[in-house]
Amino acid sequence: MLLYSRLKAFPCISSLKYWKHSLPYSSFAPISNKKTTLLTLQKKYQEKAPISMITAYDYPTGLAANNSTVDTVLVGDSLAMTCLGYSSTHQLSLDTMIHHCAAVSRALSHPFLIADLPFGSYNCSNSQAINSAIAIVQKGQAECVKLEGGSSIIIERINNIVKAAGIPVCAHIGLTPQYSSSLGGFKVQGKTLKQAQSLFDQALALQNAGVSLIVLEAVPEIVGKAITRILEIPTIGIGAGRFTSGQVLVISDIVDINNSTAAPKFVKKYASLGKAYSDAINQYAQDVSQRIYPDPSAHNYAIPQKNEDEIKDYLLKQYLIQLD
Ligand SMILES: Nc1nc(=O)c2c([nH]1)NC[C@@H]1CN(c3ccc(C(=O)N[C@@H](CCC(=O)O)C(=O)O)cc3)CN21
Ligand SMILES: CC(C)C(=O)C(=O)O
Ligand SMILES: [Mg+2]
Repeated sequence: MLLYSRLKAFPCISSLKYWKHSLPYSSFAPISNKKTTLLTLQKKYQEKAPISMITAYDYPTGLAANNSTVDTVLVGDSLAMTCLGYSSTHQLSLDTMIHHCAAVSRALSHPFLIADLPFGSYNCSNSQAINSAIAIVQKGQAECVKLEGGSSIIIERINNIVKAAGIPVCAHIGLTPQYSSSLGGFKVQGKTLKQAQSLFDQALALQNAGVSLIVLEAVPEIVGKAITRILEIPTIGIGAGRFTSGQVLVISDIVDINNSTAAPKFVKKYASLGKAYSDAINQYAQDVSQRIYPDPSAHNYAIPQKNEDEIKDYLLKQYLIQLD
């Protein structure tokens, strides 16, 4: 606060960032100076205020999220599909996740940062899970890691991460894309009593294992509502109805950056960036082909007439080239 008021008193340096680090290539000012922590999220949950979460995969998207009031940012392994063009989340490596997470983290000052542990980075052993979680926190600057599943083996992995490394964990049940082969695709989960019961059991076991949050993906509203009632930790829904403690969506879907033809049913589209993006590239390409860009009055480096004359003289003498 003191630093901020001092900067305001000196307009010449007021363009300096007054928060934890300066942001190259950005004039976005942070919308909030208050860092969102796990405690902030728990407080929101207790006050029954909805928690908002959005995915981000790169620095520009991190900046946009940081310039919003969103509570938490998830570097989801959906980045494999939405950002890297793979056909599933299975192809994403831990190193690639860390690379993207670190880029997002450099843009954030206030949202709470969660990262997915990719497929294969926690399945083999407890020590692999701990090592992967530590690497994402250490090199990717994540504050919390998310693991898919609620089986006894996954519970054991989560227990290890929470207890051995003290890293907060977000669970993820329902439609878990990393298990899509055994689920038979990206299918809605928990439609029968038996399936719903299994989700209730998993949710409770995950809470007992010490997870801080739980993502519920693609389940009927009644199941999202029930799990939220049963648990004493926040639930974050994606296609889980209105009654979860918060909501998460994939950034690429809400801004439609990929001009998607088939988005999941739960997606709400807030912008058409894919179209805006290709329109901009098209206009530029046309400007180039019609010699409209560059415009000499705006895009050129001017030099004194004397220097220009000297260069012209030299060209004429040395190369017999006459410019205009
Ligand atoms: N762009 C994108 N958005 C996502 O939300 C997302 C990804 N990618 N990739 C990883 C997972 C996969 N997700 C998906 C993908 C498809 C459906 C889907 O089409 N569901 C059908 C119902 C299918 C059924 O149960 O028969 C739907 O109509 O919503 C749902 C979630 C969510 N995640
Ligand atoms: C959709 C969210 C929950 C996710 O896991 C992802 O984006 O990878
Ligand atoms: Mg994911």
